Amino acid sequence: MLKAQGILKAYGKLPVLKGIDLHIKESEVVSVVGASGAGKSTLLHIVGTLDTPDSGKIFINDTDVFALNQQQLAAFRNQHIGFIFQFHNLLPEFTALENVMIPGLIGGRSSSKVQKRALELLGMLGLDQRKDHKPSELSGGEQQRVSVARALINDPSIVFADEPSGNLDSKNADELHQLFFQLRKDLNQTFVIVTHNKELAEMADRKLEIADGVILTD
Ligand SMILES: Nc1ncnc2c1ncn2[C@@H]1O[C@H](COP(=O)(O)OP(=O)(O)OP(=O)(O)O)[C@@H](O)[C@H]1O
Repeated sequence: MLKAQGILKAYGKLPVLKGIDLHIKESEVVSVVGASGAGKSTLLHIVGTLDTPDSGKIFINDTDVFALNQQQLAAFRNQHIGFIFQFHNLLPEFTALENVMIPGLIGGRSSSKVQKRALELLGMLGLDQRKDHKPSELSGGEQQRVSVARALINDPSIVFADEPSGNLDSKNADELHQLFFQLRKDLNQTFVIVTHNKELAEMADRKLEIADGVILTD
């Protein structure tokens, strides 16, 4: 599913990633842990193609992603990669349903197909009754579940989550964590999740510990 080879990244003179090699299989749930500043978000952004490494390669489904031009990469990201962030980043003027549909419409699928899938996903995430609400009318847990549905709208190969429960209370965090495993079971979904939450880190199939720019334990 995902292969990273020899990833190096520095910000100015500060080396942040010092040679990361990583393989992730389909339907794995992988947690990424490490001290603040260890480079977890940097790694997630690079394997998620939001940022580029100084050297090294990333293959997602055998596509050498950094060999694509900007336009091809944007299309690839839209089709194959989902993102969930700590702050949901939903668009405030749009309803839950519209927010979930947007990446599908950008990908050029017909609006009726995108809407059908968005409604299915909102149903799976227990949000049937919330589809016409705007983000400000939803609880924090509901907002984050809408962002999960949005990440899944194009049936991505892999979903990257950066501190997805960092902004939730423990009850909502636990529910969100259960949801990741439910989605893996129901959809075979692959997740790579940066987290400071110990329970989630331990529940994952694999826990990667990043320290000093390398994978210390896997
Ligand atoms: N755009 C940037 N420009 C300069 N330095 C950066 C940039 N992004 C991150 N850094 C630095 O790179 C290092 C790694 O940051 P990163 O955000 O990847 O850490 P992290 O492990 O995700 O930390 P946290 O758990 O606090 O989110 C830190 O020293 C950070 O200050």
